[in-house]
Amino acid sequence: MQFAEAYAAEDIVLQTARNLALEVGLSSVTPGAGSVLALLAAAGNAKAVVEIGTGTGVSGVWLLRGMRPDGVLTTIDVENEHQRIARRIFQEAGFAPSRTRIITGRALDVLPRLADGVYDLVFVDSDATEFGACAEAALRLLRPGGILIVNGALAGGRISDPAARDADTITIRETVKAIREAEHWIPALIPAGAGLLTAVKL
Ligand SMILES: C[S@@+](CC[C@H](N)C(=O)[O-])C[C@H]1O[C@@H](n2cnc3c(N)ncnc32)[C@H](O)[C@@H]1O
Repeated sequence: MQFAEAYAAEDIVLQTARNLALEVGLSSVTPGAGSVLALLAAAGNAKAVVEIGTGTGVSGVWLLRGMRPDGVLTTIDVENEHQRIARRIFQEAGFAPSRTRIITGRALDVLPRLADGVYDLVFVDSDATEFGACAEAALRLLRPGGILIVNGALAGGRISDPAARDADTITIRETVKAIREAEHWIPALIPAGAGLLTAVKL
C-alpha cells in the first residue's frame, strides 16, 4: 500500500494544495487515490466532470490532468474560502479559468440545477451522511457508461466493523451495499487512499 501511494508522485502544485488543505484543517485524496481519479478520467475520455467537495483542489488537479484538454470540471463546495484556494491552485497547475466551473453551495441544493445524462464522471468527496443522496443524483447526471467515484468508502477502516454504528459509517455502508445491489451500476471498491467506491452506469 505504501509503495502504491509513493508510486503516484505529486509535483509542487499538488504538494502546495495538500499543505494548504492541512492548514485549513481539511483532508485531501491521497496521491494513490488521486492517480486513480486521473486514470478513470482518462480511461473514460472525460470531458464533463462533476466534483462534490472542492477542498483546496488536490482531487480537482488530478481529475483535470486525466480529462480531455477541452474538458470542464464543475466543482461544488459549501465553503467559499476553500474554493478561493482551489481557484489559485488550478491556475498554478496551468489550467485556464474556462476549464473549471466553481460553484459555491450545498451539494444537495446545487446538484438539482445540473443537466441530466451529460456528465462523464461524478466524484463525491464531501459530507459522508449525504453520500447516498449524491450517488442517487449521480445516476441522473451521468451518461450511460459514465463513472461514479465516492471517496471514503472504507469509512476510516470501520466499514466492516459491525459495532461501528455512527452516522457516517452507516450511510457509507448503506451506499456501498445499495450500489452493489443495484442493476444499473457495475461497481468495484478500490482500496486506494480512504477507499474509492467506483461504479460505471449501465
Ligand atoms: C475532504 S474535503 C474535499 C477534498 C478535496 N476533494 C480534495 O481531495 O482536494 C471535503 C469538502 O467538502 C465540503 N463540504 C462539506 N459538506 C458539503 C456539502 N454538503 N456540500 C458541498 N460541500 C461540502 C467541505 O467544505 C470540504 O471542502
